Amino acid sequence: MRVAVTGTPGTGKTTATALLAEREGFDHQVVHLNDLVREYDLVESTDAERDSLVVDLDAVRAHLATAYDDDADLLVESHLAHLLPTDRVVVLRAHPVTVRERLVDRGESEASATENAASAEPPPALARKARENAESEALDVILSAAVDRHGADAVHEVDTTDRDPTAVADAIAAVVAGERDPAVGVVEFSDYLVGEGAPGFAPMESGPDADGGGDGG
Ligand SMILES: Nc1ncnc2c1ncn2[C@@H]1O[C@H](COP(=O)(O)OP(=O)(O)OP(=O)(O)O)[C@@H](O)[C@H]1O
Repeated sequence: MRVAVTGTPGTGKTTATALLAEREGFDHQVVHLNDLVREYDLVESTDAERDSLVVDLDAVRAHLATAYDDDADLLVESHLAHLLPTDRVVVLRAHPVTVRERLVDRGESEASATENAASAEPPPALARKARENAESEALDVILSAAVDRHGADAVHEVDTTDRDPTAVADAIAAVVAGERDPAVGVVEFSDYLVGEGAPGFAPMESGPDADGGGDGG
């Protein structure tokens, strides 16, 4: 059986599925799509502005079809995993404020591991990426796409906001084992889009109302 673990960057897909890959008794092979794309150069182009790769999904589908049997037990992890053939979809969610914080923290710790010490402010590209992903999470973009493509009966939403990675891994394992019912609409993050409703919300890029949020005043 194939299971997709998808979700906005920062919801914790890589972290939770890496725990499952090491878990004794978990017999699905974990495929981190980012690694596969880099290893086999399954890339369409480069998005210089966002410093990211545009994945060639047809090449990914073709690679998976030749590398694995149709009935192989696979757990494919990526924010694009719901766009691939799959039997079940786990959509990891996190409050948009949490998504922003996790992405900024991750980016800063990666930068400080390779370059200079992190400054007080996140670099603009990182701040922008974090903000865009938080907005996408607030708008349920990936959840909606997963439900459109696979139907609500195949989709299992898991809120990671207050769950540690082990508990998230447990929830994914329960979906794989058929021990968790499909669930869609279990979280509601639209408060983030109302501006002042977002706890800890503060624009990270210069310029007021950069997001079009609020009337000011
Ligand atoms: N359940 C969790 N609770 C708290 N922090 C977490 C949790 N899961 C992941 N994190 C932290 O959040 C950051 C983002 O996690 P991770 O890289 O796993 O997200 P992702 O969804 O795989 O992102 P991407 O799509 O960019 O690969 C990391 O710094 C990680 O340590």
